[in-house]
Amino acid sequence: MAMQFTFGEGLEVTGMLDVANRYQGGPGFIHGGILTTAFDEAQGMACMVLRRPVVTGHLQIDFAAPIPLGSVLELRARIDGTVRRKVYTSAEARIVEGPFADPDVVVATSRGLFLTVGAEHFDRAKDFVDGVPVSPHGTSSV
Ligand SMILES: CCCCCCCCCCCC(=O)SCCNC(=O)CCNC(=O)[C@H](O)C(C)(C)COP(=O)(O)OP(=O)(O)OC[C@H]1O[C@@H](n2cnc3c(N)ncnc32)[C@H](O)[C@@H]1OP(=O)(O)O
Repeated sequence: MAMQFTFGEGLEVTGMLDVANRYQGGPGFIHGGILTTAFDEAQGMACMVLRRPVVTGHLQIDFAAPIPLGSVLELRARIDGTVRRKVYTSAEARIVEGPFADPDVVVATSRGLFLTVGAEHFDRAKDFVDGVPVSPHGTSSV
């Protein structure tokens, strides 16, 4: 997914997503699965501060308002806490440009549980990365 990320103060990560026409769900609006993917990416990126690989264990999205095609979404994500391998994260989305833009209105929220994993988690699938035996892209689609 084509998102641009910046790392701010307080360990918060900001991701920007142009809501392209190919992300359409219902006519004129973003597909919920696309928005879920954007949250997954942003919250996963927030976990990078741990300097250990993580995978998503549980992700819960509240879709508070429809998000139109042509808008620009800002997702702010962070780690709220860790317990052993569990990494609790949260994020909010706001429309900051284009149709319905209002940076004071949260249009969706997410809470996610990530688990730190060892390299062996990805080693099992290394022959399938990008569908080819040896990929130059490693194990992330980002
Ligand atoms: C380089 C650039 C990168 C750039 C970064 C880019 C970010 C990209 C982000 C994308 C990330 C993805 O989409 S990842 C793809 C989607 N996710 C996956 O494929 C994960 C598939 N699931 C699994 O592999 C597994 O279930 C795991 C690893 C999540 C957990 O299995 P496990 O390792 O055996 O852990 P397990 O012992 O069961 O659980 C450990 C602790 O977590 C808790 N726990 C486990 N799962 C859950 C759950 N769903 N809900 C609640 N709690 C859970 C357990 O109760 C336990 O708590 P306690 O006993 O300790 O209290």
